Amino acid sequence: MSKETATLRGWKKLPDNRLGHALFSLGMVARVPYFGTVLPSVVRLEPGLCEVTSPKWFGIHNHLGTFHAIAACNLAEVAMGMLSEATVPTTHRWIPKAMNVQYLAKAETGLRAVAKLPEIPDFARITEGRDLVVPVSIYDKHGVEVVHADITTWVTPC
Ligand SMILES: CC(C)(COP(=O)(O)OP(=O)(O)OC[C@H]1O[C@@H](n2cnc3c(N)ncnc32)[C@H](O)[C@@H]1OP(=O)(O)O)[C@@H](O)C(=O)NCCC(=O)NCCSC(=O)Cc1ccccc1
Repeated sequence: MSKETATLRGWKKLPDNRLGHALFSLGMVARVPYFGTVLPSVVRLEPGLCEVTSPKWFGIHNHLGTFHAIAACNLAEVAMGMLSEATVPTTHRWIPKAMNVQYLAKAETGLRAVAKLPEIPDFARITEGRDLVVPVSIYDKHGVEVVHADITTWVTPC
C-alpha cells in the first residue's frame, strides 16, 4: 500500500500548470470551504514544501485596506495543511494545535505563502504523539516577508 496520501497523488496526477493548480485548489476548497475566502492557488507541492498564492481582493480587506491579518493566518493554514498532507504518510495523522504569528509589515498586495520544513522527520520513528512545527513565510509582491507563522501540528501514528 502506498504511504503517499490521496492529496499528494492527486497533485502529481494533475498538470503542473495554471489549469492543474486551479483544479487542485478548487478540490481543496471543496473539502475545506473556509480556505476559499482567500481564493488560494496552490502552485508548488512536494514533501516538506508548499507554496500558495492569494490575490488581494475586497473580501479580505481590513479597515486600512490592507490584507487582513486573520486572512493571512488562513493563508498560512492552507500552506501548512497542504505541506502536511504531502509530507505525513498514511501511517500517521496530523492536526494543527497552535499558531505563533508575527505581522511584520503592512500587506498591501496579493500574497505568497511558503511553508517549508527544515528537514523531513523519519516517520517510522514516530511511535507516539509529537509536535511538528511548520514554519510559514508570507511574502508580498515585492518579496518582503510581511507575515511569519510557526504552526505546531500534532502528529500521531494511526
Ligand atoms: C488533538 C489535540 C491537538 C491534542 O490532544 P491530546 O489529547 O494531547 O492528543 P491525542 O493524540 O490523545 O488525541 C485526542 C483526540 O484528539 C483527536 N485527534 C488527534 N489527532 C487527530 C487528527 N490528526 N485528526 C483528527 N482528530 C485527531 C481525536 O479525537 C483523538 O481521540 P482518539 O485518540 O481518536 O480517540 C487536541 O488539543 C485538539 O484536539 N485540539 C484542537 C485541534 C483543532 O481543532 N485544530 C483545528 C482543526 S484544523 C483547522 O481548523 C484548519 C485546517 C483545516 C484543514 C487543513 C489545515 C488546517
